[in-house]
Amino acid sequence: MSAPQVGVHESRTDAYLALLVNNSSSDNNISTSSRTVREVSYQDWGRSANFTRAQGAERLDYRLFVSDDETEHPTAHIVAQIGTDGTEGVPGFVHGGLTSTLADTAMGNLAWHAGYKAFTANLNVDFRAPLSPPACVVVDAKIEKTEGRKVYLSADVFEVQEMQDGTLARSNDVVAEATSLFIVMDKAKETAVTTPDTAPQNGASTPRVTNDDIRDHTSTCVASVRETLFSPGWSTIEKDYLKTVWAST
Ligand SMILES: CCCCCCCCCCCCCCCC(=O)SCCNC(=O)CCNC(=O)[C@H](O)C(C)(C)COP(=O)(O)OP(=O)(O)OC[C@H]1O[C@@H](n2cnc3c(N)ncnc32)[C@H](O)[C@@H]1OP(=O)(O)O
Repeated sequence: MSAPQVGVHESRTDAYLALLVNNSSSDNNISTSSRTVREVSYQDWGRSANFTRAQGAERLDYRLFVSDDETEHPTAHIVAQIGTDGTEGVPGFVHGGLTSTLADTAMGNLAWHAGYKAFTANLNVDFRAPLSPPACVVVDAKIEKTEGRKVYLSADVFEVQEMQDGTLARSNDVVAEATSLFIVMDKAKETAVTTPDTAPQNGASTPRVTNDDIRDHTSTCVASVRETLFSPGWSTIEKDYLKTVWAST
């Protein structure tokens, strides 16, 4: 397979995947050294308004894979393109919350696809190296152990880098290491949660909240918080305040 050439603005996700895809396979399975993993389409989730899928490719685009073999220790993998639009925390660097979200997403999906209808109860992330957008990362998630309703998982995030010859390779240096505890829903409380497959289908479409609704609601919320919490002398942070701080560091 010839190595894909990648420009700065092209999707490294697809280019990196092209390096991994097993050409003999008719669908988008990828092979790792130890197992074959199957791509999970977002469409498979049915009814879901997913946070990580809401902003489009300019901000974040990713592909998700889970191992199909029913071993005791399945894995999940994300290959993600982090864009430049709304992805920064410290200027010039990817927000740690985004990196954490990708790790949480890989671990959460792994838990669900392994049959655990579970919620994140605890998430720990060690950030080992900064990332600058645009960036392409790979997340490897695995189940460490289970104890009753508790599912312990871990995820490592690696950057995919462009080599001098234009090929893409996964760095061996970890960007972030995450561990988590997911708790399987209590049977007694499960009926209160609607999964995509069991969401009520009463014929009526769910009313969607528009951006205008959110803006209106935010204004009302801010106004009431100001009245009850803000001291009269307080002012809002000047727009350029952070720029000034940044320039002086
Ligand atoms: C074909 C269809 C495909 C569908 C495909 C779907 C795809 C789906 C993709 C999902 C991808 C999601 C990726 C993002 C995942 C989120 O974002 S989940 C959202 C964020 N998390 C939450 O909202 C959870 C909020 N917290 C809660 O609801 C509750 O605290 C929990 C976690 C459910 C636990 O409550 P609970 O069931 O009442 O648990 P409780 O009985 O108190 O405790 C059980 C045990 O856990 C321990 N425990 C509980 N919390 C903690 C904690 N934080 N730390 C340590 N121990 C704890 C307790 O000590 C207890 O231990 P034991 O005494 O049994 O030894």
